[in-house]
Amino acid sequence: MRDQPRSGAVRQFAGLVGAAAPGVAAAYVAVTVAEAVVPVLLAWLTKLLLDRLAGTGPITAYVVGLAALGVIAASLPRISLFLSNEASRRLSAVATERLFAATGRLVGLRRFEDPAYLDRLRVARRGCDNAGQLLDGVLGLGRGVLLLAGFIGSLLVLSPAMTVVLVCAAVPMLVAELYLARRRAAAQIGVEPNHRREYFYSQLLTGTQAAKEIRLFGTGGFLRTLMMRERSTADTAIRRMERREVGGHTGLAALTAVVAGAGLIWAALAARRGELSLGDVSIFLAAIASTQSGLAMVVATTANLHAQGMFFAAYAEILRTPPDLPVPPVPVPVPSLRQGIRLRDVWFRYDESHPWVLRGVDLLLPAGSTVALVGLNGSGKSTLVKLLCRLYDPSQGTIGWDGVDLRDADPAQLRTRIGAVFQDFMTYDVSAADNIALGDLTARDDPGRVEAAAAGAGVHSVLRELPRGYQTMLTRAFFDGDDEAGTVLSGGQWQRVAVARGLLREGCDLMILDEPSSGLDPQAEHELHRSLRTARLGRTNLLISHRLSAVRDADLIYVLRDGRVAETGDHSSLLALDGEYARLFRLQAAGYAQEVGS
Ligand SMILES: Nc1ncnc2c1ncn2[C@@H]1O[C@H](COP(=O)(O)OP(=O)(O)OP(=O)(O)O)[C@@H](O)[C@H]1O
Repeated sequence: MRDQPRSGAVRQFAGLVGAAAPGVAAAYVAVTVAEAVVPVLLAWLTKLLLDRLAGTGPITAYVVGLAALGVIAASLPRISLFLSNEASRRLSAVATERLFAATGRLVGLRRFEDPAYLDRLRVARRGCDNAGQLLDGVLGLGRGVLLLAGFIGSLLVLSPAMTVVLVCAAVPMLVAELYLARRRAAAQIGVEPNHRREYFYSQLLTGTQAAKEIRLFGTGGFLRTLMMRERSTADTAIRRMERREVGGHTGLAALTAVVAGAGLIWAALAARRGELSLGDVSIFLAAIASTQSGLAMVVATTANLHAQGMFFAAYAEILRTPPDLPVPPVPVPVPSLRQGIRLRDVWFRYDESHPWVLRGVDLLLPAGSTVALVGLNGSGKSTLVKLLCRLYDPSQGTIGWDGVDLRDADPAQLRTRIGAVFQDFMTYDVSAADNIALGDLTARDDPGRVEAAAAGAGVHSVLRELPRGYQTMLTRAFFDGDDEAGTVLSGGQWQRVAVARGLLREGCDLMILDEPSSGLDPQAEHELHRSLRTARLGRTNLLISHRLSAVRDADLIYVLRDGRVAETGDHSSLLALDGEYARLFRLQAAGYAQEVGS
């Protein structure tokens, strides 16, 4: 079972190299082989030259050969570094693109609310950034093995016993380094949740959104302490791991020095006894130094490979993550809405550990009508909207769109039929025009449509008067020294921009308006609802609002209480029923009447 993800990651990596940098990787392999072979050739040529110098015969070929190899040896590291950097850039770019494409394929919201998935995603991003290091590791290992084979072969000719000692000394090194590398990678992955929380606090402390409250309530110091606590927890874990590494590495260095010293003494004594020539001693010294550095390289790259492999495995795992919502291989097309949307006995909770939010909701949104959903805070209105957009599937029960169960539909196709203004709408740091066009990208080349949507949301004159009109950036984040580069809108103006974004989908079958006017002044609210009433004609609308005066014109009003439909009817029948709706409506109306009467 454990081998399956590993082989999946290996296949994934091979595929990535093949797709992102086949030519560069091939050149990198060639240079790596040369880097392994050239030192062995240099050592043998040096030995042959020294032996010739001690005897007789021409030496020109050796000298020229040595000089040529010297030039090659000197230039290889630079070429290798360039190829490594280039491969790293290309691998990282393609891996990052694939990672974001994979997260984009998650059509629902569930995974993005799962902290374990978010931590895995952070590790996977590291896997993307370090994909080049993984290639360096694989090639470094290959180079080390080749170099070792060359020098161990040379050593074997001179001293089989010494060769055995050297190789045996490497085994504990390899085991210890692998153990340390596994601990290092596990420690780095283990502190990811701390880094995620530290990042969250740092964003709070430096972002504009929380700046007012932090200053007014004086919570900056408190949040800074929480941030630093996360940092300190992560640092402590990493320090503990590094301390263990220091001890391990010191022991390994001592073992290496002892083996090298013993080899040196043996070679000197053997030369004195005339058993080794000067050339033999030179290649022996080169072999012992290179074997040790080769072994160290193999050990270090294996260890590093192990750590990088763990990061890359997280990346491969994210790419293999199954869809969060099952999409049938042949989805049923979602038709243009003719009859209506029916919820039958819909139950929903966000997680097994959470309480039920919807407990058997039955309701109908007849095609072409305006349906309102009202209820106290937390009664499940926005949750119901998320189910209608198939951002989640109901835990039980069905949602039928003209009889098509949304579970059988492709969420992407379903969503082309829906326009929405969400309660927690987005404010994008882009131009005013793009802020609206993001509702339907085909409108980016059609300023007329963007302006018509803005007019419908009552924000056209505001945007037209901005320093650069619709091209003004709705942010100061990209300030480039030009005073007119960006601007900041008020809360209500932002809400109107969000409404315009929703209205851009004029051809949609279902328009969802979740508290579209909560931040608007009374006149703007009045105008918005008048304009929405005109736009609504012929379309199915779902309106959620706590201001009951805004929903009184709806054809049908559902009152949600404790996750169930408590009352249904139009405004007058609900008033006549004298239940929850009538109570809330009178409460709001009384507030206004008091003010008017006083
Ligand atoms: N992503 C989530 N994960 C877990 N629980 C959630 C999530 N979103 C909402 N809830 C819970 O579901 C319940 C219903 O929330 P929902 O936002 O649907 O209510 P609402 O009727 O729209 O409320 P409001 O009038 O305040 O906007 C609440 O108890 C809330 O805590």
